[in-house]
Amino acid sequence: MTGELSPIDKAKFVAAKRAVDFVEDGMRVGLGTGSTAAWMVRCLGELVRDEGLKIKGVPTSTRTAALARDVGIEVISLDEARWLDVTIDGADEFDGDLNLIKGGGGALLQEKIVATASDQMIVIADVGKEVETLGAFPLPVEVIPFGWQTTKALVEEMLISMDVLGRNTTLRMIGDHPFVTDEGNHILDLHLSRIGNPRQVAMVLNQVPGVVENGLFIDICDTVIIGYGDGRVQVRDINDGTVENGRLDFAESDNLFTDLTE
Ligand SMILES: O=C(CO)[C@H](O)[C@H](O)COP(=O)(O)O
Repeated sequence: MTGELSPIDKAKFVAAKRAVDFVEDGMRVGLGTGSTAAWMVRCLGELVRDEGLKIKGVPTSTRTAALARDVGIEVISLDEARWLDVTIDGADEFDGDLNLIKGGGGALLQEKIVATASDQMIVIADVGKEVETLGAFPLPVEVIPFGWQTTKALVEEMLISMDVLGRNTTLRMIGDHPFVTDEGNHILDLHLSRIGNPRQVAMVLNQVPGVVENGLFIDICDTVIIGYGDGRVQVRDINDGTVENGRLDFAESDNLFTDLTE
């Protein structure tokens, strides 16, 4: 069964599988969005179903909410939870300080709110997401639909003044229509040169009227779990500086793989 997964999916899976070890009975858990986070939600569902794990999940998108319910996780809102023990989510890029670019799946607003409301944020990622300097992945910025072209012009002006505008800024589209987030907003994807000063860029972007939130997650992530296609997993914690290396035995997970790929 494992043979049916590509190396990148195996890498995502092993990171997700290791991450659910951090979830304990009674926890309120932020559930991220994206293909890596979806593996994590399925792994948590296995634990709920087979081992009676009792958790409450706060999803970061309607997609994740539907999947969580599907696999038997009790779903509550952030307002019901108020504060979370841990959030586990994917990322589009992470650097050595565990600063992130997120929002490739368009869920950055809820993801940032949920991660910020958590004692711990764990990012799960395949090794290809690690970068020296953020910015190769286009930076998603959520903007309200009203006057979005003016907002885009103001954002570009700001990026030029900070010397980080690389090519251009594009409105994310789905076919012929602008992508619409769960909050009814649009996404601008900023094609930048490398972001040497992500903290400053994140702060300044949010000053532009019409910008709701940007996909730079600065000082939010505590732990990254990096998966490799051969089953190796590395856990790095930014707070205590620990690095743990391990390996997931695919054979032991065959049942899980069988379930997940059906
Ligand atoms: O930020 C996100 C969604 O808004 C995702 O976590 C990010 O895009 C990574 O996705 P994937 O795990 O599919 O590579």
